[in-house]
Amino acid sequence: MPTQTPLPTRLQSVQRQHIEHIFKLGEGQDIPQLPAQATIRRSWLRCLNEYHLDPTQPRPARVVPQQTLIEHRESVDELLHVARAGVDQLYQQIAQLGYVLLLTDHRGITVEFRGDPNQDQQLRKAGLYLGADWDERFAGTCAVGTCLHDRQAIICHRQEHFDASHISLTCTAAPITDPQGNVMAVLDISALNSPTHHESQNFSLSLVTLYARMIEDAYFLQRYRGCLMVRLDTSREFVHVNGRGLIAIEENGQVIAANAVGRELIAQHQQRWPPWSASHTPMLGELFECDITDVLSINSGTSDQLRAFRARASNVIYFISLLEPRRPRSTQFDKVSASSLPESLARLGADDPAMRKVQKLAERLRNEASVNVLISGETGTGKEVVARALHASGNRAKGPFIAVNCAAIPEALIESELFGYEPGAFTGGRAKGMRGLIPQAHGGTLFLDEIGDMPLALQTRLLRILAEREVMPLGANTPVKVDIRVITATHRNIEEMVQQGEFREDLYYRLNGAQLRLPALRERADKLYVIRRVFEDAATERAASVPPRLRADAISALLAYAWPGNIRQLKNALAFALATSESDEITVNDLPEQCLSQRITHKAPPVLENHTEAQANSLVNLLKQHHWNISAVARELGVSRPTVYRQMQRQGIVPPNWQN
Ligand SMILES: Nc1ncnc2c1ncn2[C@@H]1O[C@H](COP(=O)(O)OP(=O)(O)OP(=O)(O)O)[C@@H](O)[C@H]1O
Repeated sequence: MPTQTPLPTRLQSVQRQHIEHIFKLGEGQDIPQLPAQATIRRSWLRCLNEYHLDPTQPRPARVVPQQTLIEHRESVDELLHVARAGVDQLYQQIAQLGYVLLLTDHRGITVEFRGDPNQDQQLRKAGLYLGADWDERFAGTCAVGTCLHDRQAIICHRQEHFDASHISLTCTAAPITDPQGNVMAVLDISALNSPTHHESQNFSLSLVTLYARMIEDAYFLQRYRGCLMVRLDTSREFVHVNGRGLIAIEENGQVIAANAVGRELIAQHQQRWPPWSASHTPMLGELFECDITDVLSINSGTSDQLRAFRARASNVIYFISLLEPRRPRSTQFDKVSASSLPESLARLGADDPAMRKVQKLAERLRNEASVNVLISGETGTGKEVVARALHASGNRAKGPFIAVNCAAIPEALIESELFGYEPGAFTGGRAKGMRGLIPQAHGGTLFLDEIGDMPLALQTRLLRILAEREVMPLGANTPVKVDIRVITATHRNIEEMVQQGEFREDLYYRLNGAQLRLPALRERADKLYVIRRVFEDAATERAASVPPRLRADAISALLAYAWPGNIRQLKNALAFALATSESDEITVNDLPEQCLSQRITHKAPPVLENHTEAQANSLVNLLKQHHWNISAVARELGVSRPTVYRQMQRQGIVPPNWQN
């Protein structure tokens, strides 16, 4: 603590008295003139003992240089943008009363300011100005600095300030926190001179706190605008207009983030049922007595678009409304655009391990025309789409892409269709002859779909073409040279066909230079991405004036369905919904009935209820399959993440990156 030096004579008597009071507190004396607020007293002591500020040396306001101010403003750019309307509204209400408004960043630098230009000089001198530094370490006890330190709203009225040059000011500040609960800014209203007593500022405190919360929520809504969100309040009437709680969730109900009221609810829950892992965030169904499908259908299933649920920890009833994303979840699409893959390959998937493997391998092979690629996968998984993407991403993109469905061409015609024929080669043929599909693919890609359906005799000829790179059209005497890349696809088990003598082994090895195995839609971790992508494509095709939207309850049902027909079936279901829906919003009721009946049959119970060694092994295998992504395993089993964690704990399964 600085020792009390003789006070400079220029100080007015009220300033001298103020400084003496500070020293008295520092010496441990308690006189009636000392501030009543404990926060102010603690701050004075910090100023003396920690920051070693000398109360006898009032400091002029510090305003940071222009360049530094620009850097501070840039660091809170998004907040400034969101807060602007709130700042203007609040200032309109207080300007007539002689107040100015300051918004500072988390370091106490004033990054936004509203004040009367006629008082410019006085305001600048008092530090009520753009760029002014109100960090407690420099400015001493003050509303902004002490609010930043204590992370709570505060009034700092006249002599409650530490610095004697501030004791005519009255300031009230409230913190603005980010979705993680960190203070990111402070909102302050101040007046140069307020002769009234401390209590007169209580109204300012309510007003500043209210606007700080509104800015905080506007920031939260902006930050999570691409996500599903629930808004909640204990008042049915207020939930739509001013629901105080905001919680962003995944489509399966996993909480992503929450505003202050939402975080308080989570904290209450965690106090009653402590999470066993620090990183565990609850499911909405853990916080409230609710089924996630009831929440997701609020907008389409209830007349006043809200539902009441009881909070499990407090037993309090909350009214919940659902805010649906204005546009598809940015994260998933951003991931795609941020990927280093060529666009056509990047669009194939977002974040699924099996698809990532396909995309990476395709990228490596895209210019390797000599490596024949075999694409395998259940029907409708997108084999042709992948073949086209591989072609479009490579150096043959400008050449033709000729797709041949070997199962669709009658056996008698397959030869002439593939190789072509000369005029008069056979009765019934075109008079001018025909260029075969293989010669048509010259310089580009030949895609042979359903290769397993190619007759054995033709397999032999295909093998020769692949070896010699030339085709002999029917009735011709000289072969035609062909430069083609060959991609084949099958939904059948070719290895088995080879064993049973239905498919030539040598052809199989030649076609299978590399294999891309496509996952079934029900297994994909990026199912939501596929749903949105296919919906967007289908909606674009319809070219409606108002772009249709897929509501949360529909998404939830689509995610839950097993999709035996994979992406083709999904595409058909969405086309059906778009064609038959009477509005531009697709709800669960617009989907074909079969999508609602045949849900994924979970393998959960055998794995998760009994704990035999075999079952522990099957959980480990599943975890490995999903690269220890707990969310993906939970999704596959149709249980919550905590359930998977609990079972791992019970069965002593430790992820490799947690070991040692
Ligand atoms: N990634 C994707 N994005 C959008 N639509 C897709 C995607 N993958 C497949 N589709 C659509 O799904 C349908 C089936 O795709 P495709 O024909 O490529 O599947 P397939 O596996 O070749 O089917 P089959 O085994 O029956 O030949 C097509 O209409 C295609 O447009």
